[in-house]
Amino acid sequence: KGALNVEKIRKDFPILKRKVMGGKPLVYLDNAATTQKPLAVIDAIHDYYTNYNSNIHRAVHQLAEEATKAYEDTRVKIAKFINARSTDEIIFTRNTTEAINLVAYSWGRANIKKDDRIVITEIEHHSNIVPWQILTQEKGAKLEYIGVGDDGYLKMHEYKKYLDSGKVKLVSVSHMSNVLGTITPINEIIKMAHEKGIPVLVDGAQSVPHMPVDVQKMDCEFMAFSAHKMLGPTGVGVLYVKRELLEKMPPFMGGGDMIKEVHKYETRYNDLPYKFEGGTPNIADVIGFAAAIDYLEKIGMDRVREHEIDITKYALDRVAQVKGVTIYGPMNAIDRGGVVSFNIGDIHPHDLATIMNDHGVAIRSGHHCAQVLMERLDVAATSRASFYIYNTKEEVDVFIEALSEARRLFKI
Ligand SMILES: Cc1ncc(COP(=O)(O)O)c(CNc2co[nH]c2=O)c1O
Repeated sequence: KGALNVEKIRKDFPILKRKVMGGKPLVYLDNAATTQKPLAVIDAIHDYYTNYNSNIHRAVHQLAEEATKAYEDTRVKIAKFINARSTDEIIFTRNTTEAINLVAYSWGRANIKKDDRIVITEIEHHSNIVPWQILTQEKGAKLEYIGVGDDGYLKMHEYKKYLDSGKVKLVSVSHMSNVLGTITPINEIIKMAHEKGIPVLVDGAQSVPHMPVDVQKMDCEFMAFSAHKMLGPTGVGVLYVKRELLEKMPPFMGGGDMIKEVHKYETRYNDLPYKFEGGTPNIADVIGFAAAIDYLEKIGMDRVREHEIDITKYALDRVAQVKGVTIYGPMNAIDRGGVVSFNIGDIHPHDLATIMNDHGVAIRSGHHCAQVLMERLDVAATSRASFYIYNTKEEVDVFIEALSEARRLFKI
């Protein structure tokens, strides 16, 4: 299929025509936080509210039929996108955070006992740390952290040590770090856990949008990701759970739609996956998500990944030439996603991001909801540029020019 036609892609994103800061072209490099939306996604949401807005699953009028079909079509598309065995294994949540919390409250509460161990890593996002802190504190269980080296790679010998304790009951790890960009050795992590009969949750928030992900090949028990990080709307996340585990899990949110029959003192729950989808869902944005999946499928995730390796390599090479810069994470673009976190001398990242913004460049500065990692790196915060399908090398050049200007301003 050849390389991405980025200029053609950019025409599908109205926001990229925006001027900011008194007429400068927007250079949007904050894709690890959230991505921009193609017109097809915006139109799909507008079309739903304009032509077939209705609640789903229960009414028998035509609007409800159309809305239900569109909503369930998204579930079919997602199951295919991540190669799940069945749509029954796809649960819609609000975001990755809720998906991970669902596992902690439903599977976790039923399976984690006193003195059990849950293994996570030092590179996790707070949404894959705090739910496990709450659960282990409640159960008198313990969190173990796989450390990360100065090179941005996980210390797998620590992982082996934890598994050898015989006390580990769950492993929950990011597939790709939203700070370092590190792509974790997830297949090895899962293989080692399965040798001990331990289930694995994969936080796919930064990997599903950026590379081909196949849950059957990976053989993970759980996977969580968000629509807004992959051209879709905010307010929609996905939890994938292997059917054999999902069937045994108690419900998370009680209410309408997740039931078959409710009596005064007992309820029969609905079939999978509806047992885990209580209340009126975010119908419009689930429908919008389908348009995002279609868009990515048309490009192909292999080409998305190739584009990001190419632009990340270019960015790494150019950032590394800026005097006084420290780059965090693997320097090999093959071992990381399109996320480049860095600091320049002692310029505070917020000051740096402000200067970048003066140049029309949108990057993120702060702890990136990864304060355990900031402690490990011994920094309060970093600046972070993150790329997607619509970013160009010319935009990286604008980014570098702004970095150099900041360095001159701060006399680094
Ligand atoms: C690895 C990872 N896990 C979980 C989440 C939570 O996703 P949410 O529930 O959709 O918010 C994020 C979001 N990361 C970021 C959100 O803003 N800046 C970020 O880096 C993430 O990067």
